[in-house]
Amino acid sequence: MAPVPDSRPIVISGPSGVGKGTLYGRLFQNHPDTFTLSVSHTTRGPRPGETDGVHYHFVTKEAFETLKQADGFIENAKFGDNYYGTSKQTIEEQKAKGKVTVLDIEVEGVKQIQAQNYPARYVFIAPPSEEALEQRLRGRGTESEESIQKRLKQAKVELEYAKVPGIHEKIIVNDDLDKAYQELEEFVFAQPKA
Ligand SMILES: Nc1ncnc2c1ncn2[C@@H]1O[C@H](COP(=O)(O)OP(=O)(O)OP(=O)(O)O)[C@@H](O)[C@H]1O
Repeated sequence: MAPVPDSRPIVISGPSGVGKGTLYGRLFQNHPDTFTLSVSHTTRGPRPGETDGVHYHFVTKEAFETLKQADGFIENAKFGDNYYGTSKQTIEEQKAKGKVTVLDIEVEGVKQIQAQNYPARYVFIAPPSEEALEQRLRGRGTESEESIQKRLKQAKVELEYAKVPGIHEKIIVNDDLDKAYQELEEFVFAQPKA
């Protein structure tokens, strides 16, 4: 496969359970030397089996704050008591290796990256319907009822944001998985518009 003609990171967003992980997982499987998932910084401690630099860059609150003050993150957020962020350096390091970083983030992160005018390409993955999304979330079997309800509520926010014109370069409806994947692949390998 030819190298990707556009080295900007690919920001993938969309409601939980829509199939983001499934789609970019295929992209990594089919093009392991071209794409890589962004490794975030976090202040939470590693869980068993998690490796520093692979699953996360585990840092102290002080180190996180210092990097934030130095404008080192393209987006960052607090979940519970912990901070998470994507550092510019992480993306630059991958770019130096010839790899394109894929970011899987929420609406708030998308807004932060756009507010900074950081060069990136935005893809939104939409469900064929809200009912289909609920079915997938339930079918995945990973969430409690409370978590499903929370994700469905957040999904409405994400779907509303996707309607704002000029935010996403590409909106892919993940109905037929093969077709959705094909659309994603075509988009990532397309020549940048002049
Ligand atoms: N086109 C599709 N048709 C039917 N089921 C699908 C399709 N795409 C993905 N799925 C299924 O939907 C479920 C959710 O997919 P996945 O875990 O990739 O979602 P996600 O958007 O990455 O969610 P999260 O943001 O919570 O990580 C999985 O069980 C997956 O196999």
